[in-house]
Amino acid sequence: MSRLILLRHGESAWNARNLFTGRVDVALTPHGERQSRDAGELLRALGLAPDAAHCSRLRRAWHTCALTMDAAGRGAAPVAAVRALEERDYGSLQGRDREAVLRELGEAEFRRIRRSADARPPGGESLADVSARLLPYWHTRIAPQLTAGATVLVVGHSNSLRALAAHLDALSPTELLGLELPSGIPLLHELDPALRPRRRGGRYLHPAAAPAAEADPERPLRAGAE
Ligand SMILES: O=C(O)[C@@H](CO)OP(=O)(O)O
Repeated sequence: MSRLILLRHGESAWNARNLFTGRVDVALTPHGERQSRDAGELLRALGLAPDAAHCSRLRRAWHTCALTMDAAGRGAAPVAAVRALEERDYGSLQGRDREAVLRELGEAEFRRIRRSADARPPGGESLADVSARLLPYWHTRIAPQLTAGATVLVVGHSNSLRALAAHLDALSPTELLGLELPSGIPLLHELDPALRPRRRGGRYLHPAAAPAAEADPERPLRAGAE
């Protein structure tokens, strides 16, 4: 059985200010750094120290990845920082205050722009665009390591990881709309030899979130909205 751990970067400076971020290269907050170390310590404690890691080239992701791998005792393991895992380009929304955009667009359109597969803000990417650049990397670089039995950590962003989770779990459009990935909490997928998840949605590895996820089978797909 292979183990894939998805980890959205820890809290960034713009998460803390509730701004659309996309490809803007902002740093982690001290809280985000702590979340990253905690994630690594948890992985080590659970016997899930990764053999290899892949992360986005944006600093909030590679910094999370480095802190997590160090804390997991795997500071010397191979790490690939790649464009394929970078956050969705949010185009004209980057740098804008979410509350202001919500007021402008109304709830339904705000949700569609953020969470549907095909909405594309001017100058930006849709989630389908993100999948198109991410999945070839998944198939050629990540999947073979998993097939060989490695425990692999993937550190990305709200939307690059939503694209990957949508592929892994074959999410319906409605499930995709509802999928929110929390910052800094590892999400474990145990995969069969064909790399299909043994449990749809995976399982959050967080001392607080895990019991809730166990109690409600739907919860792993939705846990931890920002
Ligand atoms: O601003 C962004 O880049 C992302 C993640 O913070 O936003 P959202 O959650 O709306 O996809």
